[in-house]
Amino acid sequence: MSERVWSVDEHLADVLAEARPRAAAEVPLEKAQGRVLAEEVTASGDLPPFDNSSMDGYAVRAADVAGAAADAPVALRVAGEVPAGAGGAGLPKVEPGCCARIMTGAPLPPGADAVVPVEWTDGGLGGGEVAAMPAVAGDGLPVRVFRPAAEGAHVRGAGGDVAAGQSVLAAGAVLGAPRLGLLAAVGRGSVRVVPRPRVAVLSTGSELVAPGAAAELEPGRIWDSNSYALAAAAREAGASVVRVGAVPDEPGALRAAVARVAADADVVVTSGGVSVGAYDVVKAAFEGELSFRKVAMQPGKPQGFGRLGAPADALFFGLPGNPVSAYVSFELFVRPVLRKLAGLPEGEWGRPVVRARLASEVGRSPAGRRQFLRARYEAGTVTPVGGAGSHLVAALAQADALVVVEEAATSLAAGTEVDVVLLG
Ligand SMILES: Nc1nc2c(c(=O)[nH]1)N[C@H]1C(S)=C(S)[C@@H](COP(=O)(O)OP(=O)(O)OC[C@H]3O[C@@H](n4cnc5c(N)ncnc54)[C@H](O)[C@@H]3O)O[C@H]1N2
Ligand code: MOO
Repeated sequence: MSERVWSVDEHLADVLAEARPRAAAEVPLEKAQGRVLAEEVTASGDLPPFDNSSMDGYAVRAADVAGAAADAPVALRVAGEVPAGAGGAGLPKVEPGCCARIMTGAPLPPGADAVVPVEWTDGGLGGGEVAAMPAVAGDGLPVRVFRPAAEGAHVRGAGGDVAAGQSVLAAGAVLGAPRLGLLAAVGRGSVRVVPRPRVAVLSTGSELVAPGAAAELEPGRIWDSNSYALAAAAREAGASVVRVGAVPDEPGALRAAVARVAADADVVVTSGGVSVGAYDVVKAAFEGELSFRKVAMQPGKPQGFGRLGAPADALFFGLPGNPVSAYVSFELFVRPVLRKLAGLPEGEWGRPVVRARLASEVGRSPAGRRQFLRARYEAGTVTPVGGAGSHLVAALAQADALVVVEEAATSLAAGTEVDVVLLG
């Protein structure tokens, strides 16, 4: 009997089925960036909260300046000044024949119903139109207005942006910069969001040395690159990450290292030690507790997955050790799980997939396995870079896309239309 092989789609469905969004928590606005809102937010008051000026100028009665013209200016007495922040009883009253100096954002004083920009006046200096508001209110001279302003001109009405009680953001909204600004504008200092998923990343392999930890490599050793790439990929997916360096190929040491980080993690990601070698440590340490499968893909055939037992209860991904296999596996399986845990809608779990034409042929793809080839994508054309080898980190670093070679295809001619995963 041949061993069961899972398709990419079956494995993805299985890992997603285990992922449940984190419980919502109230966080200060500074911590809410990129998070998914877990409540509907309504405005407690009007925005703007009061009628205010959109210009530096003079608050007037529109009726007073209706006949103003360059050759027939209207002179108004200056009753006072309204800087931004003024309000209540401190506001001057604008009687007929009067005006008040007003700055952008300042409340419209009682009696006024329009604002004349300072450039349409003599600024109280007794000459022609000025370019800017004079620094001081003047020596009591009237202000001459050279152009009319209709009722409501240059006035931003209370509630014109958002009315009190109005819903401003629905649960499920992703909090980017403008939405955080809106929450602050309606006075929210904290909001309920789905917290970031917490990820712990470990590398396994007795051959691994932390980059920078030695001047040069001893024979047979290599630098640990997976823990850096996977930690970065998890952060790019929106997670907070603890990167543990390399753990040697000893099941006891690995179990202890996983136990240390799993209590504070939603997801534990390891690389290496999941195939059929004599020292495949992840398999040795967790065989029987987690599932180890063959997935019909290249790279990324051996995959470990499951849920660590209590008290940790974290999801566990045992990704293959070859650097390209580990990264591609992360993109295909771990990233969607992290995005689901973060509360994002299903349409945003995976990377975008587009159709594109192959700029060059694909020579060989294994029959029955979905191949993901590193490539560069530009305007509807995709160009494979490097080769299919799952150790080729330099080509991976050149790539911004993955060409999908379907299971049935063993080669593809240049010009063939293919699915392309955009890595962003
Ligand atoms: N007889 C078989 N051998 C292999 C099979 C198979 O089906 N039968 N599958 C191959 C495939 S496909 C893959 S992928 C790898 C996966 O193996 P492991 O997950 O057990 O990974 P390791 O053996 O630990 O390492 C593989 C390779 O990657 C290098 N590596 C590991 N960790 C790191 C790291 N953190 N940074 C940089 N490089 C790393 C490691 O040195 C090895 O060269 O198995 C195939 N073999
Ligand atoms: O299928 Mo392995 O994951 O590439 O080299």
